[in-house]
Amino acid sequence: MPGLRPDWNRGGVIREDGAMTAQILDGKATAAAIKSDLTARVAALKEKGVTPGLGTILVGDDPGSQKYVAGKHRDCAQVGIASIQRELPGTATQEEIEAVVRELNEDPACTGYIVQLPLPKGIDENRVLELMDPDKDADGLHPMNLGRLVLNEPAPLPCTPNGVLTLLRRYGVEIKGAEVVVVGRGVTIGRPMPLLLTRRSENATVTQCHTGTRDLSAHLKRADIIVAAAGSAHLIRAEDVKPGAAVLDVGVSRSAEGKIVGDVHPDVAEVAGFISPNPGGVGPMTRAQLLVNVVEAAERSVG
Ligand SMILES: Nc1nc2c(c(=O)[nH]1)N[C@@H](CN(C=O)c1ccc(C(=O)N[C@@H](CCC(=O)O)C(=O)O)cc1)CN2
Repeated sequence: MPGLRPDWNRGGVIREDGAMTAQILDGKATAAAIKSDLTARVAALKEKGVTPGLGTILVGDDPGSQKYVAGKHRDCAQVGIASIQRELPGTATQEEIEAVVRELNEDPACTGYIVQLPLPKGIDENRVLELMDPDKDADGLHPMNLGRLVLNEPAPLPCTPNGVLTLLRRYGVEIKGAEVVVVGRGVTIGRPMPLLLTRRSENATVTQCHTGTRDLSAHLKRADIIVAAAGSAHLIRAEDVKPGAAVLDVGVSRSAEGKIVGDVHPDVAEVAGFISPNPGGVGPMTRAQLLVNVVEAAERSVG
């Protein structure tokens, strides 16, 4: 960044006016680099006669989910992965959704797929996920793949947690031995994030906080790394953050105008050493890691 020089002691940068500000963990740029690498790998697969194909199942008309799924298919087009899109109305029954899952399980053009979450109220999400062919699970959220992760066996890694890890590594944030606080316990990030961080290869110490946590602030103040995935607008305030900490803003709330509001208050940038913007941070990384899972599965299929 022109005019900015890094303060290597805490990872932040000093602005032209002399004030400290956090170094941006740029998810958009990092995702672009990953996609560029994948483009070459997809071309190599095609030379061997294999075209990876990502399927998506979108149920209902939630504007956020529609945007995310559209982004996933845009990314596919960029790297040469084929797209298979299935959309059902918000009134679809459990049986209708499961029929589409069975169809994609059988479709040879679909080498991996996802069910966009959340599903509408009244649908048994776990039953839908369990019905997926675990070998086609591009999200790493099938119970068998989550179980493999627990058992330290090879498995597709859940996209958002893996995106968080990739961003931290790319910017040289020390994970080994770090005190990490994960805020949230949802299936896409909160639950699997600690599983990834506590593998021997990462060796972080993780505290998981949630709505039942008595003193969130006390936990946050000790953290070297905060992964905020609560979906609670501006929950993380500057006074809760240790100077120099890395703060990853995953949570999404919407303002009255439909704009994204993250879990992290903008003032945190004045205290943190590293911060991921929202949008432009973990979101694009989630999409990039999804493509990584699709390409890796296709590569495994050719040995
Ligand atoms: N099956 C899944 N469902 C959901 C997952 C998931 O990993 N698998 N995670 C979230 C949503 N998500 C993935 O689908 C997701 C979130 C955000 C983005 C993204 O690109 N965000 C952009 C902003 C887009 C906008 O303007 O709204 C950004 O952050 O820059 C992509 C995917 C829940 N469901």
